[in-house]
Amino acid sequence: MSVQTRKVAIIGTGHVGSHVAFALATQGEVDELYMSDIDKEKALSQATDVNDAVSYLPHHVEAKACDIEDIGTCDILVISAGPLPDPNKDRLESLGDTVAILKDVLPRVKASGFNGCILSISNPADVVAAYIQRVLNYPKHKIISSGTALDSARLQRLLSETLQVNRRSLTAFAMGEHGGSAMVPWSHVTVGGKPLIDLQTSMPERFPSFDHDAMTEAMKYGGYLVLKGKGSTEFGIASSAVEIIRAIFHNEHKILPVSCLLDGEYGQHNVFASVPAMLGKDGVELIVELNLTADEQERFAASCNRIREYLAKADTF
Ligand SMILES: NC(=O)c1ccc[n+]([C@@H]2O[C@H](COP(=O)([O-])OP(=O)(O)OC[C@H]3O[C@@H](n4cnc5c(N)ncnc54)[C@H](O)[C@@H]3O)[C@@H](O)[C@H]2O)c1
Repeated sequence: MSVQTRKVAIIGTGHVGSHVAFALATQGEVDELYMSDIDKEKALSQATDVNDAVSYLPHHVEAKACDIEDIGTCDILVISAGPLPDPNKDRLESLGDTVAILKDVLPRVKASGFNGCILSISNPADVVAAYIQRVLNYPKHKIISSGTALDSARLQRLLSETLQVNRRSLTAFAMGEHGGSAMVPWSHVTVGGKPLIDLQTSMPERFPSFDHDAMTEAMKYGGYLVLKGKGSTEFGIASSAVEIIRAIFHNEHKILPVSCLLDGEYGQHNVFASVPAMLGKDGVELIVELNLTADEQERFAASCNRIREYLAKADTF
C-alpha cells in the first residue's frame, strides 16, 4: 500500500499565512504543513500553535517551521509574505515592498526544487503572480493567484443580504484585478440558475433592482472595511485559499474565480487577471470564456490594462 500525504508549504506566516494554515488543518485539507518566515521565531510559534490544536481536531496534521530551501517535496506552495496591508493605501502601492521580499524568496524556492502548484496571495495579487511566474519561468497552469476569489465571496455576501437568497443558491463573481478596477459581469449573475436581470423584470417586488455600480464599490471596499477595524484580513482569504487548495488536492474540476495567465482568452495576452477557471490536480485546467456585454468587456479590458501597467513597474524596483 502506498499512502500519499498532502504537503503544503506556506511562505509568510503572518495574519494570512497562519490563518491559511489553521483553516487547512481544521478543514482536514492537509497532512503536513511546512511553515517559513523571515521571522523564524514567528514561524515556529505558528507551527507549534497549529500542533497544539491537533488533539482536538478530527484530523491529524503535522506542522513544522522550516527554511524555504526545505519545501522541495511539497505539493502546493502558498506565498503570503508581504507587508501588512495599509487601509489608507491601494494594494498596488505595496508592489515595491513585495517585490523586495520576492527577490529574497524566489531564488530560494528555485533552489528547493519545488515543482508543485503555487497559490500566490501577496498583494498586489495579479501583478505579484505574474512577477513570480516570470522570474521562476513557471508553467502557466501551475501558478494561480487567489485574485477575486475573495472579492467574489464579498459580492456573494452583499447580494445574499440584498436579495435575501442563500449564497449557495446564487452565482456571482468578480473578474479582473483583485483591487480597485475589479468588475462584475452582472449579465452572468444568476439566482437558482436564472439570470438576476430576468428575475428583476418578471418579479420586481421580490427582486427589486439596485445600483450595480454601488454594489461593486461596496464589494471593493469590503477589504478596507475589515482592515480598518482589525488591522488585517484573514478569515475570508483563508477560506478562499482552502477552497482553491481543496479543488487541486481532490482534482475537483471546480470552476472558481481566480487569477491566471491569460493567453488570448477574452482577447487578453500575457496578463494575470481573474476569470472563471476550472481547477484540478495540475492547477488550471481550462478558462471559461463568457459572452460579456460590450460594457463588461470594456471594463474587463481596462482592468487588465491597469494590471499590465503595474507589472511594467515591477521591473523598476
Ligand atoms: N490576495 C488577497 O486576497 C489578500 C488578502 C489579505 C492579504 N493579502 C496580502 O497578503 C500579504 C500578507 O498579509 P498579512 O496580513 O499576512 O501581513 P503580515 O505582516 O501579518 O504577514 C506577512 C509575513 O511575511 C513575512 N515576511 C516578510 N518578508 C519575508 C521574507 N523575505 N521571507 C519570508 N517571510 C517574509 C513577515 O515576517 C510576516 O510574518 C500582503 O501582501 C497582503 O496584502 C492578500
